[in-house]
Order: sequence, then C-alpha cells, then structure tokens
Amino acid sequence: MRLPEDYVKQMEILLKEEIDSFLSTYQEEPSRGLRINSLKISADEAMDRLPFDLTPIPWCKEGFFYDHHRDRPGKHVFHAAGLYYIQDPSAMSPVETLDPRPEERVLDLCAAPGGKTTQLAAKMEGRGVLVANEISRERRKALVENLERCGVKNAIVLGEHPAHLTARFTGWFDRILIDAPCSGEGMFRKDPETMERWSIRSTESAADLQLEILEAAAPMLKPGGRLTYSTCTFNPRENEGVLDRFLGSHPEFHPVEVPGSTHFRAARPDWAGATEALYKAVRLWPHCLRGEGHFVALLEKTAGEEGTRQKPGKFPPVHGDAKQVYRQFVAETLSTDLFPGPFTLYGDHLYQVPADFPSMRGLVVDRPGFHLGQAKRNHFAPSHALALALTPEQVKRVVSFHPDDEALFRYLRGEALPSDGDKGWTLVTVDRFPIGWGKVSGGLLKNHYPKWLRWDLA
Ligand SMILES: C[S@@+](CC[C@H](N)C(=O)[O-])C[C@H]1O[C@@H](n2cnc3c(N)ncnc32)[C@H](O)[C@@H]1O
Repeated sequence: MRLPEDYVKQMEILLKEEIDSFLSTYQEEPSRGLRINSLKISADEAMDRLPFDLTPIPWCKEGFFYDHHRDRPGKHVFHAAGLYYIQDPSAMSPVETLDPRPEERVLDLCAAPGGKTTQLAAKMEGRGVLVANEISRERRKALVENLERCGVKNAIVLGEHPAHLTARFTGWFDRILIDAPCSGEGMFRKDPETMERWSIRSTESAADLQLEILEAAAPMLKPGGRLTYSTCTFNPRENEGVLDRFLGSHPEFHPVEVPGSTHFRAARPDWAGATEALYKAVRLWPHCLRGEGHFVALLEKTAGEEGTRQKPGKFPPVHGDAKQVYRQFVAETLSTDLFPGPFTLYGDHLYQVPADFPSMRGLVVDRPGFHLGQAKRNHFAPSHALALALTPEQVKRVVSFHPDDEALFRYLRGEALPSDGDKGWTLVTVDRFPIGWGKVSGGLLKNHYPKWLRWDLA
C-alpha cells in the first residue's frame, strides 16, 4: 500500500517510536466485525444460532470479530433478516460512549449508511424518537434500507444541512451523535480511495466543516444533554483541534470521561495545543487493538434553563379512505392493532409518526416516521419495513423456512411458491425471523420481496 508521503511524515512526527508498529498495520488485513441487532435477537442467542466463528469485541457487548476467510456474514440470509450489522469494530465505540436510553430524543446528524443509527436504535429498544439526518441523497438510500432491515420503528430520516435544523430543534434532543465527515485516515486500509482524496488541504477543510457541524448541533442539545463527536481519522486538527476551537467559544460544554475507555488510548490535546480537558476523549489505534481506528469525545452541556420549547408541528392529514384500507389490512393480517398512530400520508404512503414532533415543513424528509405501507384505492400494500419490524406472533399467517431451504432462496430471487396456506398477506420468515411479505391466492404464495433487494443467485 502506497501511503501519501505527507501523511507518513505527519504520523512519524506524532507517533515517534511507535511509528513502525503503526505502519506495519498497513501490511495486515482490516479487522472484520459484526454487531448483533438486539432489536431482533440477543447476543447470547445469536452466539448459539449464527453459523459463524465469533469472538467478542471487548468494548461492545453486541459486537463480535469474525473470520473473513471462513465466513461471509454479509451474504447470509440472517443478514437480510436484520439479525446483525457488519461494522468496523472501532466504529462501534461512539454509540457505546453516547449510550442513549429508551424514550429519549436522539439525533444522529451525519447518519449514512446507518451503522451507528441502527446501533442507537437498538439501545433505544424502539422507544423514543431517533432523528437520522444525512445530507447526501445517494447515501440516504442505504440509510433507509439499513433502518428497515434492522426493524427500526422510531426513526425519522431527514436530508438537511445541519444548520437548517438548528432553529427547528432548539433544545429538543437528549443526545446527539456527530460522526463527522473527515479525511478518513482510519479508512485507508479498508477503502484505498480515501487515500487518493487525502491531502493536508483536505484535512484543513474537513476541520472547518466539522466545526460548522458542531456549531449547528450545539443549540439543539437540551441543557444536561450529551453529545458524542467522533471521526475515523487520526489527524489532531480534525479531532482535538476542532473540539478545542468549539469549546473555546462554548463554555456551556465540557468533556466528560468516555465510559469503557480502559480499552482505548487517551486523546492527544498536546498534539493540537488544545485544552487538557480533552485528555478525557479517546483514540482507538489499529496497532493497539483490532479495529481500523477512531477518535471519540463525549461532551456534556451544563444543566440550566430549558430555553424555548418547540411547538409540535402538524403532519399532512390522512383522508378517510387511506385509514379505512389500512384498518382493513390490520384486521385481516395482524393479531392486534400494533400501530395506533398518529399517522400521516405522504403521497399515498402511510407513516406512523411521533406525537409532539416539531414541524417538518420545508425540510427534506425521506421518512417522516415508520413506513407502514401504501394506501391504494381499495387495498393496502404493507411495506417491507413493516414486515421486518414484526414478530411471527403478531401476524395471522406466517410461513417459516429453514435457512438452508431451497424454497427460501427461490423466494429471495423473487419467485412465487406453491402454497396451501390461507388466502391473504403472509409473513415470510427464516427460522421465525421475518424476511418479507408474500400474498397467498389461488394456491400460490405471490412474491412481494422488494425488487431492489432480490438475490441474484445465477
Ligand atoms: C463518517 S460518515 C457517517 C457514517 C455513519 N455515521 C455510520 O456509522 O454509518 C459522515 C457522513 O457525513 C455526511 N456529510 C458530508 N457533508 C456533510 C455536511 N456538510 N453536513 C453533515 N453531514 C455531512 C457524509 O455524507 C457521510 O455520510
């Protein structure tokens, strides 16, 4: 691997006698990790069920190293069922640090493709409000897909420049994650293209953007709330340097100790002439642990006046026909009315939305809430998101396949399957974990697995 010369020089100055050990990691393969999605399965049960060779990651209870030469978990049907998320082990540390709780209001400001959003959602146990914002339209597609696959019901997906959110959400969030866009020095091994884009200048402009994002986020946090700032770069300018600039003009914020930091090295404010308080932040180094590398800081906003409360906004209303076809679908398909609303309709798509949410008028909204499905003129087509968020006990008709069943792969390819089941929407599951919808009629299970997710097994 040919590292940029200026980068190597910079790291030699910083790391001194550790430089050889650090540089030798570029001769090694990236570490591979997956994180069990506790919205669907516990880590203990996953250890029994998943056919992979897994070793626990010390800083994340749901995290495991896997052997890339032996196993390909990203291609397994349990991945399509959302039982886990493939994630760099060190990238699991920012959410462990932020540690959100059920019922809180949480903002993930730079969210795509959703590794940390799905981790936040699991910690929130499906309760509270999770706002996932991602400025790139292209990257939001992967974010939405990952949220759906993981069965996340309490997320709203926005596509805004952070500064456009500030006034809308002043003092609204209990916790904020800024997993900032960065020069990606910790990605060189996994994604060599990051290396092509790297220059001293790119680290400077990344630092300015990071400060802008922090400035936009600060007013959105409640007094007493916590904010995690993380990057996957080693550059002090983008880590301790940016935070020092931010803290210099925000006395209402102070760094707090990162929990579980015994696995990590302390940050290096001395490398950036930054405040000593930043020794409480941490660095994850690829030559010190199995992971690509990360920087993580936890900041707390001083408790005090709550500030102006945001008035709840109004969502576009739902007309009678849409409600009626949805109610009919619920009565015919679900064992209880699990999603009582409030609802909104975007086009003919029905969403369950959080109560008391600030107005979204004028914002780029990809998902105003939990996507239930499409209300057509005389019937309701349930969404893939709904299928993946249910349990078999909540549905009247279920067909379950063994993970190796050939019929399951035909379903994933988009084929209809013979069926002697009762007529109607049917939840298709693998080992009782939902994977999509089918609809039984005329002795066939018609295939409703989304076209864009179908497996090409040719
Ligand atoms: C490090 S990545 C986020 C990774 C994500 N948190 C995860 O764990 O899957 C940073 C994200 O910030 C987004 N971004 C780029 N410019 C931005 C800006 N000006 N404001 C906010 N986000 C930006 C990028 O598109 C990118 O998706």
